[in-house]
Amino acid sequence: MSSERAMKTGSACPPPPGPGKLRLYSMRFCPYAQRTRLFLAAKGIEYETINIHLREKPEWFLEKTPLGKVPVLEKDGKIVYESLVCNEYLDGIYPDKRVTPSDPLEKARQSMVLALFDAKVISPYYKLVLGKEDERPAMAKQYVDGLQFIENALTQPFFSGDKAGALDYNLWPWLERLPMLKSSGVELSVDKFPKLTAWMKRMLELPEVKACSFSPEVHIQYGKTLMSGNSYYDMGLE
Ligand SMILES: N[C@@H](CCC(=O)N[C@@H](CS)C(=O)NCC(=O)O)C(=O)O
Repeated sequence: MSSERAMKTGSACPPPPGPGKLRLYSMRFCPYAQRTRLFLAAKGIEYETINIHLREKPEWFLEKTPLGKVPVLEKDGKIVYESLVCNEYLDGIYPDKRVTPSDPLEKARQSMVLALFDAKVISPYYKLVLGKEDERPAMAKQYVDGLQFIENALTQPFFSGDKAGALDYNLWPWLERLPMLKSSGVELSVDKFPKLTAWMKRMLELPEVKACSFSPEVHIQYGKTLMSGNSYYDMGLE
């Protein structure tokens, strides 16, 4: 599926990107890295990608980031990590087509929705996908309750307003992954959330989302792999 293998322990450190060039350290299926890829696509920024094998991280990668997580950006000898930090940084250094709000109150609102999403949706999502089978129904309930908060926060066509922006891109990856939950044996869908359903349709029409998304089938295959405790690196999904 991938033309380039992810770089792993023992692989030589790639030379730095040339002056002014941007590099993203990523993992193809990482939703956090997808946040950054969505920003990059929406803003039309050119960049190169190096995928990291997250189970066998290269030593040089850990020297770049003490957290050892993707996404990481590298440009002109500078390193930036953490998806939300990366995204703000991108809007700062490439001010064209700004997607993060400059109004302090709107910025605060978006950060609060993201904090809510983190606690109420992302957290049960991982417990559902990676947790024990007998805990899945309880996690699914928490997850659906969390989606209700997000449905309530959607008062405009997009979370960011009339057009898609930072908040939409930062939420999107976990909603795109809803089909994965089918493999958990828990029936979950956004159908009971009409505003979220309409938003997802709108998002799927955006070129930046099309450019950075996987099909439901791929997510289901990936989800099955995760839930069976296997490594996607062994499954050719790398
Ligand atoms: N808070 C981080 C989370 C990033 C994250 O958890 N990335 C995962 C891949 S989806 C990772 O790199 N995991 C490697 C590890 O935890 O060792 C962010 O927003 O960037």
